[in-house]
Amino acid sequence: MSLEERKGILRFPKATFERLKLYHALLSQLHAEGKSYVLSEEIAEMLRITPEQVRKDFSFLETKGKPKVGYVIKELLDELDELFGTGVDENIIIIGAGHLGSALANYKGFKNIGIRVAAIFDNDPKKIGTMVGELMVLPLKDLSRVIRRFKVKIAAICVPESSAQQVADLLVSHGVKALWNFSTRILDVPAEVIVQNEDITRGLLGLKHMLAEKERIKAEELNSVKESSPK
Ligand SMILES: NC(=O)c1ccc[n+]([C@@H]2O[C@H](COP(=O)([O-])OP(=O)(O)OC[C@H]3O[C@@H](n4cnc5c(N)ncnc54)[C@H](O)[C@@H]3O)[C@@H](O)[C@H]2O)c1
Repeated sequence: MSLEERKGILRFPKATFERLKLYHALLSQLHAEGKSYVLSEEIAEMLRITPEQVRKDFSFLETKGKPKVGYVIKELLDELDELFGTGVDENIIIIGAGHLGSALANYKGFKNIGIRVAAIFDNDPKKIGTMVGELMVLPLKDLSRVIRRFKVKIAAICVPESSAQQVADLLVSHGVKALWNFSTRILDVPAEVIVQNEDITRGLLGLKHMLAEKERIKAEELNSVKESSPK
């Protein structure tokens, strides 16, 4: 069981919660394409999982599917929107106006999930005062004012590993409740602070492993065909 499940701040098993995010993305796409109903088999095929898994995950939701017709996409989407709070606007801040911080600040997709980047900060005097998209890079001394003014609860940490803990401490001391940590540093924060670690290399490691496994299985199959064929 994950720490979030144990703390009771996650209503579902963590793996289900992760898949619900994928369903949300897929259903948004289908809705935008004008589709009204979807079968668990269709979702399963598109996400490469089993229909049983989809039905099990959806059993945690209020929305129920109908035999042969499937689920009403809009109903599912509304329930997931409420679950993820996409309709509730939340201001976040970004610390570190480097490559990643700037890319996040410029990302237009956050508004679709009710997130607004209120400000971006850096400690490099050469970056402070420059523009990242529509935002001016602010010095850390403005942190307290911005957090109060925009009621910021979430901060993205986009600084090098060596500065991440210091930045986390600073954010927590200013009352930030949730850290979206892009550095590889495992942060030491009070138990009540929520941390989401994002490590894009982990996804790639998974892909590398699966690719190697696929190639191994294929090679084994080829070998067994060779061995069983008449000489
Ligand atoms: N660039 C990517 O694609 C990428 C992808 C995944 C993870 N990351 C991780 O994200 C973090 C940032 O990566 P990047 O490529 O944007 O680095 P970067 O060097 O381009 O930017 C880091 C920024 O943080 C600022 N900074 C350093 N210490 C600070 C402090 N104490 N307070 C405020 N600002 C501070 C620097 O001045 C700089 O502007 C790193 O931990 C990196 O490992 C980056």
